[in-house]
Amino acid sequence: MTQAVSPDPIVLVRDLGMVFPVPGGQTVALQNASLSIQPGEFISLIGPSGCGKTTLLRLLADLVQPTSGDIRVNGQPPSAARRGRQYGYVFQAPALMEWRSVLKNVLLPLEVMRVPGDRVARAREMLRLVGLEKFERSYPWQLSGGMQQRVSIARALAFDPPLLFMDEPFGALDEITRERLNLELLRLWRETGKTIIFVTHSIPEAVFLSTRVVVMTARPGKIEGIVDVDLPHPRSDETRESPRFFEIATEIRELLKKGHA
Ligand SMILES: Nc1ncnc2c1ncn2[C@@H]1O[C@H](COP(=O)(O)OP(=O)(O)OP(=O)(O)O)[C@@H](O)[C@H]1O
Repeated sequence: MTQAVSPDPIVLVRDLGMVFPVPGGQTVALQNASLSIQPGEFISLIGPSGCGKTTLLRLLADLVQPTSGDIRVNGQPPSAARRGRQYGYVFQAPALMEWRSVLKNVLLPLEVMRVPGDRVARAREMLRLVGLEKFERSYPWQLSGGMQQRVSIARALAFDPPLLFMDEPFGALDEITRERLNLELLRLWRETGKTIIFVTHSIPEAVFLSTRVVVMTARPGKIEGIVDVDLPHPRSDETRESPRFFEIATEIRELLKKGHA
């Protein structure tokens, strides 16, 4: 009998620690965090404000350097993964260039890096992935908040990286828009096979989107537990009504409460 061999993790975090010096002392933003993520997973990071979710994402993205521990992103140190454009990063606010059209916003990173080939075709393909192909000539101020965030997702995908880091991308949107974008993001994830690491404060959002949910606790920031989400795909509005959805949400809530205690 052949044994299933799991592929190499696309993200590996071992005993990660992050201490920030602050006036009169220090903040332990992360302590002993270990995590292994397989290619194609959708991982959500959830936890109270200040538990180190953004810090963990920034460490993976090489935007800050850890105090201790080890990180591998697609088999490389984060600095090499950043240089090799192994990930796209979507911030809380879309941060688009107001004077550039939607297409030109998505084109910008490709132009800056002088990516060879048909850059316009590539940018258009990314806009198609986020359902905005008809809006390429619009300007950011002509779009709703949800559409602007979709443009920023298309921009993050411009290099076609295997990984997408998303820091509360839908946090500022109303509930209905957020649920619609959740559905679209899942479609994109299934269509592209990307690995997504997604920060959120919302338990329903984490359950709906993820293959696994990493529950974090504050002061010092730690991983309290990891919850498997075994809900079938494709997920739909009915998924949110299923008994299993509520069971998983309860499991996450209990872990969050335990971390607060
Ligand atoms: N550059 C920095 N200098 C000093 N302290 C920092 C810095 N960045 C983060 N911190 C501290 O580290 C801790 C974790 O911050 P982080 O932003 O990662 O939390 P978070 O879980 O993403 O919070 P939120 O949900 O509010 O966005 C906080 O106490 C924060 O004040």
